[in-house]
Amino acid sequence: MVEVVAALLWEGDKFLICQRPAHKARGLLWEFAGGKVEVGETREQALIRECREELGVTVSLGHVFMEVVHEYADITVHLVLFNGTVQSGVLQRLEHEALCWIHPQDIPQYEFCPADEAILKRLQEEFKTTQA
Ligand SMILES: Nc1nc2c([nH]c(=O)n2[C@H]2C[C@H](O)[C@@H](COP(=O)(O)OP(=O)(O)OP(=O)(O)O)O2)c(=O)[nH]1
Repeated sequence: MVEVVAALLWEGDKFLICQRPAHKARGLLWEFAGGKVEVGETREQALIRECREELGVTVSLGHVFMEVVHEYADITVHLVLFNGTVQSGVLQRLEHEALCWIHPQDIPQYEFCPADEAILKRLQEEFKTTQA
């Protein structure tokens, strides 16, 4: 099982989604910024490092929004998604095909990594609750 950490970065009522590079596994699908936890790192350290590498920013992390386990044909991932915000720096597209800030209501317009489906469903449900 591969430990993956990702960030649900909020700016007002929008959150950041990132399109995976074409040459990587699950290429061109959308995901949350993040990546694999390396040996000797805590989850938070790994996620701060990944956000610097991918986005050029320092993030401030809050509580875990959700965690999921998903079995792909190549790997099984344990994905832990943290709430967070950009603490400092200017967002740069350093590794992804594209970056986009979206409202939860825009989720159906994007094709995400299958492991993220349950997370996106919960985001949509929470958004509907706040609108009710
Ligand atoms: N970052 C991230 N990865 C995700 C998400 N959903 C999902 O299934 N994944 C999968 C895609 C990849 O198979 C794996 C993360 O690996 P990665 O390739 O992005 O990680 P990395 O940057 O550390 O990769 P590497 O080049 O060192 O292999 O988790 C998500 O929302 N965010």
